[in-house]
Amino acid sequence: MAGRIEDYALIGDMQTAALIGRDGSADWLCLPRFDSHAVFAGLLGTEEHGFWRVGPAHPAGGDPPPADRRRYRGDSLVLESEWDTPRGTVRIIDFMPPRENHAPQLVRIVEGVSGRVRMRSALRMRFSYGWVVPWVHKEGRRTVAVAGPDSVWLDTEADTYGKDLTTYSDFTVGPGDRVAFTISWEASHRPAPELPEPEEALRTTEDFWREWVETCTYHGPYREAVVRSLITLKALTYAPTGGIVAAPTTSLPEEIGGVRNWDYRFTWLRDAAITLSSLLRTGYREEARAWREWLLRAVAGDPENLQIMYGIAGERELSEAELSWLPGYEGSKPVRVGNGAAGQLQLDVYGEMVEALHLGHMTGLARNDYAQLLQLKLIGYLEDHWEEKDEGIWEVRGPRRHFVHSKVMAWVAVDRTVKLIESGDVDGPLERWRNLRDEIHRQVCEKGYDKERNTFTQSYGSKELDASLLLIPQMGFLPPDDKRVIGTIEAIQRELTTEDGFVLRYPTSSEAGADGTAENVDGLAGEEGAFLACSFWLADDLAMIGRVDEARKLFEKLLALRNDVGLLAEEWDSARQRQVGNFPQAFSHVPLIDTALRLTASGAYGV
Ligand SMILES: OC[C@H]1O[C@H](O[C@H]2O[C@H](CO)[C@@H](O)[C@H](O)[C@H]2O)[C@H](O)[C@@H](O)[C@@H]1O
Repeated sequence: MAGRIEDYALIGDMQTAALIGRDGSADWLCLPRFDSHAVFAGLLGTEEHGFWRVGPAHPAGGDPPPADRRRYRGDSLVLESEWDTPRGTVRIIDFMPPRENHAPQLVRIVEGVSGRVRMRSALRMRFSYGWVVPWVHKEGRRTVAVAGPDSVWLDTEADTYGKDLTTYSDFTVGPGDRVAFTISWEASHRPAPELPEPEEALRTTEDFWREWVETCTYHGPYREAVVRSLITLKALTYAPTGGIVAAPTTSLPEEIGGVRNWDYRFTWLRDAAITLSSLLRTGYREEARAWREWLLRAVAGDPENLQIMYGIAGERELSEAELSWLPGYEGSKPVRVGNGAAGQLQLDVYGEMVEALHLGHMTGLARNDYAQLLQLKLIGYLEDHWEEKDEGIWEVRGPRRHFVHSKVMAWVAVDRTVKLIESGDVDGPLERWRNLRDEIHRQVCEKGYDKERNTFTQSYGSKELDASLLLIPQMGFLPPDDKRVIGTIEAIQRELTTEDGFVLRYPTSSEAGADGTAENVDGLAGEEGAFLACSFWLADDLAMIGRVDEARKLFEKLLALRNDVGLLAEEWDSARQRQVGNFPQAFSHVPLIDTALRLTASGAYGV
């Protein structure tokens, strides 16, 4: 039943988010937090797993057709979908008001534009990701669904009726008519949530986003794409704690029908750190400060116990489980909740965290002694562990390796800390860490570089390439004009790009191990799409080595992959010409912003 991934638009209240299809169906919503159980899980199954569709009533009783037009209202997260029907035009305004002291709400206002259009709302709530059919009853005009810890309340002035375990409303709108529907969540043991005020909520929601966007300091040629990406990143931020989810979904597949289905509703140190850097570069200091506070709380304790990811409030227990009753998006099984990568060793996260703290320092974010103490402790940990094998940036589920990118990022962590000590802001073992920095650099250049092919490699001694190597010049490990950097960029262009010019993370086909047996580096079956972040990194590198026209063309091709409301998933399936992976994905929108800033600075646009 679910549409293509790019058929969805995001609305959210910075504590959770919903995906609304072009057909007016809300097919994904977790309440009350991003990582709570879904009330609508139709995205990963069928209508039986929960949805809420509002749209023109089909004369023959079928589902509404896709909307003819969709857009966000200005620079906001308020979605407008419009249908032209034989009887007239109708608009639906969908949004989630940022929470203050009220319950989480999803508001849908139906507005007649012209003619008289017959409409239908069909609401099927299924708690626990489509597993539990709640008990639904009326309390006055309110409809309430209750099961276990959850209650969801439907409020509307339209008449409702129940049929086939679904709550319906059939009504007609003419020009200027507005009929509002609101669902609110409340813990089932608590009193009913207050009656919503949808029109007032619409005003405050639009005001909130307009004011938030005013802070943006980027006014270049890609402003529309940058602002939409920033709004998306803000929507993925869990306001009470400052934690940032990698995406609001679980198990949207990296390969349609495949097993590469992961839960992204957590805060990865890596993803959050790069998000923070983009926010800082575009003027959003408050979010950066809040994330730094989140980080200090989450990682508090012995650096030996640091995890690469946490729950949005800093939770450590993220055990991975499979939801057997869900058939998966277009049959992509298993559907997973929790994420086993939480227990991995990924040495690159030290570099990404320190880089984000360093940028905060450089851009004048108020000094925080604990942040500096944390930075010193992280380097103390790296001193003892940087020579270990790890699972790396891609969180492979195959054997640990000496991933070159991990070592480069270890170098970044030490380099930025040496600079911090040199600035006189903190004390630390300067000479020892300068030597450590040199030692890491020497080892990477010796063991991670293939002289014959003039390219860095995925791991020490391997012949494989890896798109994370594109970060070498961006991190300042080597200058862009170094022949080894140029060789690596060209090798990746030759060997890791799809026919339509986008970049794969690494080859997913098997390579022969030392013992002659075939071994897939990520330990997983199947293949995956081009990784959008890596494709943006290639555009960055091309700009850095002076091939700015090529960089701009690639960037603009990437912009063209965004859906009609400017959103990107994690990957692009070139064969099917479809977005794949969790959606929308911070790790795609962050490099979009970064590349836009780089191209703008280099004057490479509009050539
Ligand atoms: O490819 C296998 C791994 O895929 C996921 O990780 C990816 O998403 C993360 C969040 O955006 C990102 O930080 C990481 O670089 C990506 O590889 C998944 O979360 C892992 O469990 C899985 O092993």
